[in-house]
Amino acid sequence: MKIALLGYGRMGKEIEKIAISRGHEIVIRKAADTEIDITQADVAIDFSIPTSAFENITNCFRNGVPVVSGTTGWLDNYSKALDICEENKGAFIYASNFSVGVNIFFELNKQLAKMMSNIDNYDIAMEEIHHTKKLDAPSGTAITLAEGIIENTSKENWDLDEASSENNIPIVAKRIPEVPGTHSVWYNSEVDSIEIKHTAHSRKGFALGAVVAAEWLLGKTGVFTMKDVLNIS
Ligand SMILES: NC(=O)C1=CN([C@@H]2O[C@H](COP(=O)(O)OP(=O)(O)OC[C@H]3O[C@@H](n4cnc5c(N)ncnc54)[C@H](OP(=O)(O)O)[C@@H]3O)[C@@H](O)[C@H]2O)C=CC1
Ligand SMILES: O=C(O)C1=N[C@H](C(=O)O)C[C@H](O)C1
Repeated sequence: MKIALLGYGRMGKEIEKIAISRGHEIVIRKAADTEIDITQADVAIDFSIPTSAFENITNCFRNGVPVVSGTTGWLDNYSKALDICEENKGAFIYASNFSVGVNIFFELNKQLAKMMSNIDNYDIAMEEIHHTKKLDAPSGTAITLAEGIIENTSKENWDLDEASSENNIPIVAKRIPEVPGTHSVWYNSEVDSIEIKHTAHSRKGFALGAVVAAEWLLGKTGVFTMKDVLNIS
């Protein structure tokens, strides 16, 4: 496949290595405000910045190029992007986290939330830890985890404040140099705690997942998720 990398930072460079090792060619490496002709590419992979993702993605839809996006912090415009995808009969996969491990962890989190939903005396808490260069907080992955809990419990929202209200899930976002991404969910009671945790050891898992998603998306029309790609039921 001829791949356009929309965003050529830490993730763009990691994706390039994996894409080349799987026999693909990188035809575009887009950083800030570069003019590109997206129609040269068979597929685009967007790992850019929150303020540019929507424009990058919708430019692909308007030019008939399937797009995989992992950029976080732009989801206020997600439903608008889906409308533009549909209008143009585009192909799209967004995931807050492309690693196989985190996508399993998302399902585990929902199952645990369902089990805990009728049990009293446990307080939910979440933590995400990332490198100090990260622009957004909480992480997209933490928001997806919180949404999985909200779908399955009486919690109504998430909150970056530890002294969150009873109906909200408190998320603590820590920034520590070089950490690729660690997410924990706790259920704490007076007598014990249950913890589930995912630790990324590098960015390789995110990058491989994004390339596999791009390979899977080629030739399809519509909006998909990593559950479709990984065939998780
Ligand atoms: N879903 C997932 O699995 C994962 C998601 N992410 C997310 O991916 C995004 C990128 O992360 P990361 O690679 O670490 O960040 P970086 O800051 O290393 O890279 C972002 C890149 O985007 C470029 N950029 C800026 N403006 C534009 C634009 N208009 N069009 C295209 N590119 C642009 C920047 O260029 P310049 O340097 O010139 O400004 C930079 O090269 C973040 O939102 C992060 O949260 C990260 C890891 C995994
Ligand atoms: O910015 C990062 O680095 C990461 N961002 C994603 C997120 O916000 O969840 C995924 C991963 O945790 C790394």
